[in-house]
Amino acid sequence: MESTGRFNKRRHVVAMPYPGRGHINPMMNFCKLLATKFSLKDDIRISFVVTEEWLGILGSESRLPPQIQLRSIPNVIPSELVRGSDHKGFFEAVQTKMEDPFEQFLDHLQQEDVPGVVVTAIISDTLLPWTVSVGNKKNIPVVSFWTTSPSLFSIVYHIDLLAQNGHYPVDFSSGRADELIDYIPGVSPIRLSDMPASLNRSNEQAFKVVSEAVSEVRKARCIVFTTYHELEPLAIKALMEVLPVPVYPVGPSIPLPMMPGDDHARTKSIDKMDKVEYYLEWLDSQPEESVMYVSFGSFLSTSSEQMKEILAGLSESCVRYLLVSRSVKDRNNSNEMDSSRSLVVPWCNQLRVLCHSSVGGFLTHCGWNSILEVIYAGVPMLTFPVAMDQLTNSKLIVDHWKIGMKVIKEVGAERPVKREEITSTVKKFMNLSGEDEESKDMRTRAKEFKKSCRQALAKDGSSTANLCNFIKNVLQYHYN
Ligand SMILES: O=c1ccn([C@@H]2O[C@H](COP(=O)(O)OP(=O)(O)O[C@H]3O[C@H](CO)[C@@H](O)[C@H](O)[C@H]3O)[C@@H](O)[C@H]2O)c(=O)[nH]1
Repeated sequence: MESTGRFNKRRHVVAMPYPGRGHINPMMNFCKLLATKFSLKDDIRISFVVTEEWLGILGSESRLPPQIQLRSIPNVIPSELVRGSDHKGFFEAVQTKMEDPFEQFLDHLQQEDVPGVVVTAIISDTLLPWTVSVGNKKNIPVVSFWTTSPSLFSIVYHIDLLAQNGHYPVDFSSGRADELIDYIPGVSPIRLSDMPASLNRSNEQAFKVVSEAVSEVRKARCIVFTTYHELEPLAIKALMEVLPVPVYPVGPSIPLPMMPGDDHARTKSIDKMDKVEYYLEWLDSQPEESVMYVSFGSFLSTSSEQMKEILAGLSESCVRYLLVSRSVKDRNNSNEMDSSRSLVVPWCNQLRVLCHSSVGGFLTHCGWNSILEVIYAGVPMLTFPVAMDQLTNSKLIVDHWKIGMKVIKEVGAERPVKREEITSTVKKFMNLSGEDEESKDMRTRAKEFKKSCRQALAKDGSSTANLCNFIKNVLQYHYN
């Protein structure tokens, strides 16, 4: 069926994210962006597949364009509520239990579709390698979607090089922390201690499974990165050379403004669109760039002992801060906190917070989405990596891009990091003396990164061009 003359068939894309906030968010943002490139009469349909549990969560929070429909498969994996407590078990269940329901869902979908509509592509998280076999079996092209950095992809993809050089599996506590790994294509020399935590012998099995998933990309139609080209040009170039499939960096895949002129700043036009959240009102009452935003992502947390030290360190530093803590149910529970100087919230609209002019720093666990969001906002980071890719991300932020500082300075540093250490680092990072040149430089650079990030998204930017090529080459659609 033709709808505009530019189509030979109507498009139906099935999006299958890994079941976790850090994966669902960027894929949803990408789908929303895709939808904006098609008019309604062009008739693209995007079925966004999540578990029933996630359907409940997303259903109540999303304003979706009409082209995107939330669809579900049964809850065959452990609940999101316990994911953080058994990450390994959760990951294993995702690898083994979701394939069958997904395949049944596809079969059902194809019967349900009106004649002339076919599933044009499956966009699937790279960590769900079984989608590639299902897609290949059904002759549906699979787009692999990678939600962390291209550098990390290159590290995992080159597991053979790591093994040949005696760096996989390896024991991080074996006194080899300072060994330099300087042979991964596109990745600047990096100390063993800055490599992803899963390389450690104790996580050997998990790293192997991830590396098998990554090698399946060779059988996909292409790979989409949530980043933008200028952020890691060497890693992206290296991957373009080694991968047998096209590479499309289309990011940052963040909740971009959908309205012209919406710059995520706190403006009257936005206030009309969204109800004003109390934490934004609180931010309104704080001085420019004075507040430190503190969040450890969507499901991880530090130990309660460490959190106690962080809170004491922040309080001692006298910095203003906005902390996300899932154990806080409402603002009244922020008990003895000095409410004029700090606020604790259970959840917030993170991008809106980061773009608020009162925010001057982000104490972060270095999840990749948080990094892209804060780069877009032009705010520097104080890094506190907890697990997985976060160590490597922290290295990029501090040593490579120089838009952040570390809380944990040395490998094997005493844990928990003590309050005195946190206080002195926070004071320096936020430049509370007003005279810290390193902090000033870092702030200037963060603003330069903001510029290049937004340029990538501009009409003539690299991400826009890559998205256009993706739509043309993979979805076979030519738009102006
Ligand atoms: O109060 C909050 C807290 C978080 N977020 C959002 O939640 C997402 C969190 O994503 P991310 O920063 O990537 O953290 P995780 O949820 O921990 O992400 C997992 O997935 C990422 C992408 O693969 C990895 O980089 C991380 O290490 C891994 O923990 C971001 O979009 C945030 O904007 C909010 O909107 N409000």
